[in-house]
Amino acid sequence: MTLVLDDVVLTYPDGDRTLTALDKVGLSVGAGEFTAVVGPSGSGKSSLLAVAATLIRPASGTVSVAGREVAGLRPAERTRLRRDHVGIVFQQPNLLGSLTALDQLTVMAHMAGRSARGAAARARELLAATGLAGQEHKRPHQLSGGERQRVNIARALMNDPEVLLVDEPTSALDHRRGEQIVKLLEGLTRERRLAAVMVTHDLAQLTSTDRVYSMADGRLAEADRV
Ligand SMILES: Nc1ncnc2c1ncn2[C@@H]1O[C@H](COP(=O)(O)OP(=O)(O)OP(=O)(O)O)[C@@H](O)[C@H]1O
Repeated sequence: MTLVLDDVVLTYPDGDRTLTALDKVGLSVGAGEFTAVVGPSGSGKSSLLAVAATLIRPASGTVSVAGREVAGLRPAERTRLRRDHVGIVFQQPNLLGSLTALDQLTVMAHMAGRSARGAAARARELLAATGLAGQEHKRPHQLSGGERQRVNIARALMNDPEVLLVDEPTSALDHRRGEQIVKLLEGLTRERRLAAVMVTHDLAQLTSTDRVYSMADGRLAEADRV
């Protein structure tokens, strides 16, 4: 399994009490598997993604990413694990306003210390794979909301991750564009053998996924398909 969470507990301080955001959560996602997590606001979905992304350390339980257990890693090793093995697609694309689509991607490789020529070729390949061939030199304001989300997805794949974590990718899009984005994520997950977890509110998008989990009050349970 490429991403494994076992018995994960995450708490936040809440006045003089503690709030349990993740309550003994277990989740295993293999290569090429597209998993969805649904649940109401405040149920712990973003916390789950943050723990899986190694951005937050749980109070207890284990997290393993691409075969490496996170708890024993030093901060710099954890950062490297995240950079090299985890792609994160945030809800809002957070693209840099002055950069072209191509540069939004190549800057990732630059930060990872990779060669500029290899980066440009990979960026072009990923923009084509996400349906943006011919749009490489456009800046965010010249792209539609759906196209910006495609750049966001392509950027998350720039460092060739094994794990892809996606937070509400369709919330800013109409139904048809949202459907196209989820289909794109499904195709990329299969072709590139990603272990993908998508948090969504949109139950109509679940037909493309292999497994659906529901989250309530920090507890995760496998759900029947709707
Ligand atoms: N940094 C924080 N400090 C304290 N409490 C937090 C923090 N982040 C989240 N929480 C609380 O933890 C619980 C789970 O929040 P989380 O954001 O993971 O849920 P969610 O399902 O992603 O919600 P949404 O769909 O609204 O983003 C909520 O009660 C939230 O208020």
